[in-house]
Amino acid sequence: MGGVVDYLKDFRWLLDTLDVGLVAFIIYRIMLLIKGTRAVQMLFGLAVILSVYVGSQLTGLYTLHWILDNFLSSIILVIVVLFQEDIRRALIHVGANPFFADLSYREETAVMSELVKACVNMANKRIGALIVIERETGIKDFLEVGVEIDAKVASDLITSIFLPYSPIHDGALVIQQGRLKRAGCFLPLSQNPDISKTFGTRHRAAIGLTELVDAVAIVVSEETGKISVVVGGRITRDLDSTALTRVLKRLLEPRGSKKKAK
Ligand SMILES: Nc1ncnc2c1ncn2[C@@H]1O[C@H](COP(=O)(O)OP(=O)(O)OP(=O)(O)O)[C@@H](O)[C@H]1O
Repeated sequence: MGGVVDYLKDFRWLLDTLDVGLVAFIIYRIMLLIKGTRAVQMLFGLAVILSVYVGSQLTGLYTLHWILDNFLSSIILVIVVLFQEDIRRALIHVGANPFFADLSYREETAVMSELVKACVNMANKRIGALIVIERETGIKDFLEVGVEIDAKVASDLITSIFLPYSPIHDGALVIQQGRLKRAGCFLPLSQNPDISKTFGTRHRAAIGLTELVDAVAIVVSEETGKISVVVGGRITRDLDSTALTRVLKRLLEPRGSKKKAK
């Protein structure tokens, strides 16, 4: 063991590179995880307090410095309390793609085909729909109202949720970890002035949410019967069943997935 440590010491530069690389990667993953959540504002608030602390030390504002010194001495506790939800989420999600985290290859394929079937069916019947699929970044903070459901992804259930006389047909249906989790959720509308005037609020809601987080939104237009996929605020329109399957596979399959059909 000692021999290995001595040997590695000869490659200090390699260890330093690895060290810096790992820390950069961890910070990047943390940023990705909290991007678009309230944790970003809290982090910003903490950064402001830290700057005031350093400023008070440099300028000799002793009372302010003393107060902040006492506050910051329990910073670990403050961070754990403030970010408890994010920390819990991070630990659950380490090394996993939330959408398909616990699903086998066969289950993934079934979820995808049920989704496509539902969208094509609704498009043919001109039933308007908005389905949001959470990926790495949590979207909970952006969902207003809505009803919790927690059900298997099934084409008939999705269609019946969006039937005009269903009490939860308005708003978005949310899929998290391969399950239907909430329906009737209202999303932030995009404020982008460049969006075509032909898009109404359903499409604007899909664009608005995906501008903030990495979720994928599927929109079925009630007016035209066309299916669109929105990701990163960009919309791909007029998809048929084959194109929709291809796009969803590309966007939702865990990167570098090694799952094989069982
Ligand atoms: N903020 C929102 N979040 C989620 N869904 C919304 C939101 N605002 C409106 N919707 C949904 O969009 C529906 C209205 O769609 P509207 O006709 O305005 O949009 P559209 O983009 O033209 O869609 P379509 O092509 O289906 O008509 C509402 O009934 C509601 O279900």
